[in-house]
Amino acid sequence: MSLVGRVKLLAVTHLQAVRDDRVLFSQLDFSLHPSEMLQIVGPNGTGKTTLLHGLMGLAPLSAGEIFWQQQSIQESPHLFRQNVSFLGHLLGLKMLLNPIENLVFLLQLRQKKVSPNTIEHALAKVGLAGYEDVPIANLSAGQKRRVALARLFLEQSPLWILDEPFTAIDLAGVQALEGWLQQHCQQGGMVLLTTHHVFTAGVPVRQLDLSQFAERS
Ligand SMILES: Nc1ncnc2c1ncn2[C@@H]1O[C@H](COP(=O)(O)OP(=O)(O)OP(=O)(O)O)[C@@H](O)[C@H]1O
Repeated sequence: MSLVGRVKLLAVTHLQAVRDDRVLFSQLDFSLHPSEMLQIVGPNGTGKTTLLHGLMGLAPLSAGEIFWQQQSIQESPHLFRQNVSFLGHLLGLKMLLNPIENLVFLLQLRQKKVSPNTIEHALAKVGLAGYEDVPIANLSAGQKRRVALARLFLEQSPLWILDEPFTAIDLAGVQALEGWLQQHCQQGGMVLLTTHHVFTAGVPVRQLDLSQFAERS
């Protein structure tokens, strides 16, 4: 399904994050338009994960505003949450359930009904055909991440926020994932991600170096 026509805009202004009395970043401004991919880069400990958690309401930000479709997400968090798929370091998968059961459960949390066929198709797309019945505990690290990635195709959110999505993914998978990110943007979607991965030349990705917003002493 094309996402064109229902894509929205993300904008952040004057964001600041403080941890243990240390200002990680401040006066951070950026925006994301339809069809754009923005890669947050910076050395370990700069605050990339903190930024994504702050956007998702999973960690406090000490200053700044976040707007989705010109509306403050602090004031209207539901509109934002309905339109974003977040994939963090913790994949949020239940170890005793199989991939299909996990995805059904995660989609139910978002009040999304998807047929078993569609879920199987998404699992096949991420290379997990034949693993539909295997408990997550018995999958490899890369396979677990692939299950989490399958959620992106099922939720159909315009905005994907991804924290180190290439972790544990093999070479062929990295190439496939680059393609999925590109395809999402070509369909009018948006991707905001942190990764130390170097994209293949030609992949249209804008970079934002978070260390440029570190407090200077
Ligand atoms: N809950 C917390 N309490 C205290 N300090 C924290 C907390 N979460 C993160 N930090 C600190 O904030 C800093 C930024 O952490 P963060 O995980 O955002 O960095 P990052 O840029 O994502 O790093 P990496 O590239 O290693 O993934 C680190 O120094 C970390 O120790």
